[in-house]
Amino acid sequence: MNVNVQALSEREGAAVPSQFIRTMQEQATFSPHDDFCEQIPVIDLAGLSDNQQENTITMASIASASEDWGFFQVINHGISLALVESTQKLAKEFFNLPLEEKQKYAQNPNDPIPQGYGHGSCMPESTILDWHNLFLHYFLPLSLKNISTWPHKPAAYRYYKMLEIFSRLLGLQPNYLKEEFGDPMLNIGLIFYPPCPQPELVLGLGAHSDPNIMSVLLQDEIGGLQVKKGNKWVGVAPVPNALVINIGDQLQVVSNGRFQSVEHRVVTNTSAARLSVITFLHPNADVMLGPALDLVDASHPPLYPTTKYSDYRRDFHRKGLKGKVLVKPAGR
Ligand SMILES: O=C(O)CCC(=O)C(=O)O
Ligand SMILES: [Fe+2]
Repeated sequence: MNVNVQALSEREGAAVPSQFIRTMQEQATFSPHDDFCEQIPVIDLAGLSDNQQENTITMASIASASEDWGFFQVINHGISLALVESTQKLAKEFFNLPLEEKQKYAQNPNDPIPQGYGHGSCMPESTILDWHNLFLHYFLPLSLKNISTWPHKPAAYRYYKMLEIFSRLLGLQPNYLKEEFGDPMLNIGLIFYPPCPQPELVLGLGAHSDPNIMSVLLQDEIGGLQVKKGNKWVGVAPVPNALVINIGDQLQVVSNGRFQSVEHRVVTNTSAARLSVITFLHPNADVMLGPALDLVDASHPPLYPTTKYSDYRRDFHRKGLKGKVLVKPAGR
């Protein structure tokens, strides 16, 4: 049973439906939501450091919290406030959507492992219902990670938003690129660039354009990513909390040269290591990709051949990072 508890809570003055009412014994144990217990431990994980003494103390407090309470809070856990806040904001936006939208992701109670929107009490009819709604995702094992159960709205939930934006910008149907690229592949690279005694002699990463649809880069504060603009290499400034998005070759191909996958490279420096975390969005390996037919006519002939993505990628890896070798720069 999928119960819209949110809607129930919005019915002004209405009594709680009977299926939610707890037994008298349970009601007798009620205590208000802001009645807090000060003793539940709060542990500073910064203490898990190289300092032996601090480390020992912190480990001991985790042990005793686990033994005595089975519950504790942690601070300095390493997850940024910004990430925490943006996750909370996104989740609230989802729950504030109209029911019809949320129901598109309704859990299937017959699914042995239900995912999606619903109500925690997919339980026998007689169970007293809980007063909540939820959205459930699985991430591990990877075989259970089913992106088709993830919401389309709010848009930030999915990468596909960018594909929708690109489709619209090209004057194509909003779903065009998503459909064209098929069931995508997503991979993440962590790249560490150590300092180099002679940075002028090396490249952290040779010049190339990305063979995929697009890449999203979280760079650190060091800098070193350079983009080819005309005949010049220009640096991409690190901006706190920003993500760098770059167009890949397949967007150039499908857009028939309207979008450019630009050559880029990474230079190192003598003093500071640099770390990049980069997410690559690829088309499905089996799809055939060429200029979108709607973008081709007598005055806009196709600029690129149609190629199977797995073949394109294989050639990319065979050639190595040697500039923009597979598709010529878009003509501008
Ligand atoms: O580390 C960077 O800034 C860029 C990495 C990159 O271009 C790539 O892995 O394709
Ligand atoms: Fe790249």
